[in-house]
Amino acid sequence: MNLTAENAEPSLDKTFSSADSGTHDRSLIDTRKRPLRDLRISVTDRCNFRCVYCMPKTVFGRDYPFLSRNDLLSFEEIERIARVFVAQGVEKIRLTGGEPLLRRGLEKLIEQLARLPVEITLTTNGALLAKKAQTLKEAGLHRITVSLDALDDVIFKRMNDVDFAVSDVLHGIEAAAAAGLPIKINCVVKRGTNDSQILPLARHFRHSDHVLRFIEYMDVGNSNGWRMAEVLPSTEVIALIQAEFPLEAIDARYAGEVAARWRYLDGAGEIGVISSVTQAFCSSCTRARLSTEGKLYTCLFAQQGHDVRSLLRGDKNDDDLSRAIAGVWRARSDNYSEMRSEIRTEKTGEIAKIQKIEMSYIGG
Ligand SMILES: Nc1nc2c(ncn2[C@@H]2O[C@H](COP(=O)(O)OP(=O)(O)OP(=O)(O)O)[C@@H](O)[C@H]2O)c(=O)[nH]1
Ligand SMILES: C[S@@+](CC[C@H](N)C(=O)[O-])C[C@H]1O[C@@H](n2cnc3c(N)ncnc32)[C@H](O)[C@@H]1O
Ligand code: SF4
Ligand code: SF4
Repeated sequence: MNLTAENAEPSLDKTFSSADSGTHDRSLIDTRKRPLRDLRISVTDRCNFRCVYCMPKTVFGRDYPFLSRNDLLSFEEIERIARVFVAQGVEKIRLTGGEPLLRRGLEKLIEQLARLPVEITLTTNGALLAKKAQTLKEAGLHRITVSLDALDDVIFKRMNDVDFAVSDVLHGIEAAAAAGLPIKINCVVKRGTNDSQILPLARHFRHSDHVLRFIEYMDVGNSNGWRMAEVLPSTEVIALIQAEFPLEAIDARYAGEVAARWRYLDGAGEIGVISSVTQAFCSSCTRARLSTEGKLYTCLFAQQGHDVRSLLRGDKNDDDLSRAIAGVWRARSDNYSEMRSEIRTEKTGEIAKIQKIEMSYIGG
């Protein structure tokens, strides 16, 4: 990753003047030969949790500089840009945030997006899911991912710093299952904070049909005070579970899947590990990200986004939007996770101070 180039203000307008033929090109390839397949849309930067690895209270207190309503992309704008992305090859759209269930009328957006020939999925902290699961399913949501970092309320509080209880999230998961939504459970593992929960979570979700995935704690944003010492490598997670429940590795479901899949040998289901720190998967990264205020990011760790909102609110037509997206994707060379070890300072092991977008703006 060229940090200097990333620091420069990107101009989407420039891409209109490039000799770009691909208006509806379904095989957009970046400079590392990676296709565009996956669009993640952050629908709000607000959240009812204050997870210590994402949006810690201790850094800014409760006064995060949230966007105003007019800054957010409207549902019509999101639907329009999503349609353009789908024409460019996107096969999966994930709604995220912030906490997406806080966006008022979200089911209307899902209804609009579900008309597109793509899979629609959503990542949520689950606290409001018990109330909303059935409506989300009826609106056309295909599946759901629920974050859950602990089964023990004290540890849950330590990770998520919120007054909800584990039972609220578990009820949300039950409601999603009752509504017929396929479910994945995401657990961020922070060494020394919730690693004691790996086995209880594994035991709890065996035989449930829900795929539990453990995620290495990442250095996203600038506020979580990330240290390598708090990353528990996925190899250790697998070894821990393997000692109680024998596992075998299984093939990825699709090219570029971020989770490595394992199945219980006794037939109790599967789990996954997402090793973004210790085994970077940038070489197969097919994901574009649209932030809450309509900036297009080609990497979770990007320092700058490309302003799509001003194009949507200006006089550009869909072909112009297509060309702009194509230009950004073709120029893409991101590989932050592969470069992470090079930008960690030798002395402290910490990440050099570069300005990165917060996870709650860009979504996970
Ligand atoms: N570094 C990095 N981490 C990622 C990327 N995509 C996902 N992750 C991490 O993996 C976590 C889980 O990803 P999900 O949002 O569940 O997406 P997914 O695994 O692609 O979803 P599926 O469609 O269910 O396979 C995210 O919250 C991030 O922590 C990526 O492109 N780069
Ligand atoms: C930013 S959240 C947004 C959606 C929703 N609020 C939730 O928590 O599921 C999306 C995902 O990012 C993950 N995430 C946030 N910060 C992370 C970090 N520092 N390292 C790894 N994953 C992280 C969360 O665990 C969650 O699964
Ligand atoms: S991980 Fe999700 S729930 Fe936790 S603070 Fe970030 S956006 Fe909110
Ligand atoms: S670090 Fe950036 S390029 Fe690498 S996998 Fe994550 S989002 Fe993709």
